[in-house]
Amino acid sequence: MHPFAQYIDNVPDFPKSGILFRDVSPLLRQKFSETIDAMSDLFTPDEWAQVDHLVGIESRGFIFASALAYKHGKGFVKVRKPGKLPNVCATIAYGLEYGSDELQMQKGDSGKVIICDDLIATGGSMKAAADLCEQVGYEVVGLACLVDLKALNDFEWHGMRVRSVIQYED
Ligand SMILES: O=P(O)(O)OC[C@H]1O[C@H](OP(=O)(O)OP(=O)(O)O)[C@H](O)[C@@H]1O
Ligand SMILES: Nc1ncnc2[nH]cnc12
Repeated sequence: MHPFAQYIDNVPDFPKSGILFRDVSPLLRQKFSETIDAMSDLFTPDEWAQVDHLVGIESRGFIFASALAYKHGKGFVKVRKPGKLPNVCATIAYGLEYGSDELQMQKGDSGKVIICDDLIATGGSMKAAADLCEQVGYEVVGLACLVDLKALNDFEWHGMRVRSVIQYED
C-alpha cells in the first residue's frame, strides 16, 4: 500500500448507500506539498516542458491543477459544473459513481493540456472533461489523478491512460 494511504479516510455509505468514499482531506491537511510533488512526478521534465495549461475538474480537481500550474509556471483552466461560467462554449452530460451532472468549458486555444482530478472512479468525469477540452480547442497530452479506484474502471481516452499516485485494486 502506498504510504499516503494511511492519510486517506475510507468512509462507508457516503454520499449514498453502497459507496465507499475515499476521503483525501487528511492527506491534503498533513502532506499537501508531498502530494503535489508526487503528482508532478507522474510526468517527466520533457513532458512538462510541452504543457501549456493544467485543467482542473470542479471542485476537487481545482486543488491539484492550480498547485501544479503554479509549480510548473503554467496556465490554469477550469472545467465547471453548470451555471457557474459565463461565455460557455461546450457542455457535456455525464454519469459518475454516485450520480449524474453536466460539465462546461469556455472556449480554449490550441494549447496542450494535462487534465487533473483528485480521484477517478467510473471515469465519467474524466471522459467528459477530456471530450470538452477537445471540443473547445485544447490538445490533451496527459490525464492525472491522485487516486485511481481501479476496480471501477479500465479507463483510457483515445488510447491514453490516467496516471495516478495511489491505486486501489478492490
Ligand atoms: O470517475 P467518476 O465516477 O466520474 O468519479 C470521480 C469524480 O467524482 C468526484 O467529483 P464530484 O462530482 O463528487 O465533485 P466535487 O469534486 O465537487 O466533490 C471526484 O472529484 C471526481 O471528479
Ligand atoms: N468512492 C469515491 N470516493 C471519493 N470520491 C469519489 N468520487 C467518485 N467516487 C468516489
